[in-house]
Amino acid sequence: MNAPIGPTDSSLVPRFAGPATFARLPRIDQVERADIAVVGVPFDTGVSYRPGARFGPSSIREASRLLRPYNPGLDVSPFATAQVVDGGDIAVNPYSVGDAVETLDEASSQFVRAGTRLVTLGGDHTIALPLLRSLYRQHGPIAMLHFDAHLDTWDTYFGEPYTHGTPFRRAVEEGILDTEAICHVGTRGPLYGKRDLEDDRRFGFGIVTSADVMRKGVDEIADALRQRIGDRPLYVSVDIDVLDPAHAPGTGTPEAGGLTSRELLEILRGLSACNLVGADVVEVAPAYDHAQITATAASHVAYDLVSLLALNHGA
Ligand SMILES: N=C(N)NCCCC(=O)O
Ligand SMILES: [Zn+2]
Ligand SMILES: [Zn+2]
Repeated sequence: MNAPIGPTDSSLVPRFAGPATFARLPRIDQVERADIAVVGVPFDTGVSYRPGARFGPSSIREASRLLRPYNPGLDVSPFATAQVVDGGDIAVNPYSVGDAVETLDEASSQFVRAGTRLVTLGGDHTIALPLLRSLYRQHGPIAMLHFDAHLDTWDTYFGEPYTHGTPFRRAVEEGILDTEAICHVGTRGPLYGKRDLEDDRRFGFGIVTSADVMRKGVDEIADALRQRIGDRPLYVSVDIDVLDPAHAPGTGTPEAGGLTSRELLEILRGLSACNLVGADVVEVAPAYDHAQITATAASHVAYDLVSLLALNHGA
């Protein structure tokens, strides 16, 4: 097989020149095969508070110009290990959540069937449900680590089942998650009532709160998560609001007391032995960002997720 086509060399072409693909990677139409694709889903019709995550993918791509090809945290050159591409944006209906969910499921399924693993840039958290549906059809029930300030297992908003606060209740109801191996990480902040936690526990979720991460430290947390997941097919969903607003102000529903970007990246790196089959980074809303703080964090998180997939691809 031909060696992967890598990103544009930033020592030959200034990294601030030209249109931004993720990490300056080739577009999918410029390669013959794609092992891993970073795709955008510019969709925020599912939000309950501040809108603007539809501009997340372009802001993350812009901030990703500075990424370099070797990842010392995981000792891997992801773009040399696998053919990684920018798969462009999946254009979904901004006026109909139901239609958007269908379209995204179909588009994701095409990648899954072709054997291309996705790191999806949101968009709001609604998009995790169709992404999980498409993976379930390929792999069966999926283990999931959900990095988020929020549970996102609420039932409905205004009677609507598909919103950014409800994807994982739907996923459990549909049987597409492996409920032996699902866990939230980084939760905090006020809830509607104690019942939220009782429901969530009944669905099978474990909870590692933001305070747990602070008290126990990243190594102990990553060890415990790895044990819970084993070698099951794993999806990692990262709502950027898992980070403290100091590390990620550009998001729609910020909560005080969150993870640092260092903690998040280190926990992710602790998952290198896991069988990652897909991932997302959602809820980046650049209108509330400053100096690309949030987009920079998101671009590094996406880079580490790509690196985990590349390690898996090489294995
Ligand atoms: N998924 C995110 N970011 N937020 C969910 C918040 C739901 C609420 O407004 O209660
Ligand atoms: Zn959230
Ligand atoms: Zn969320």
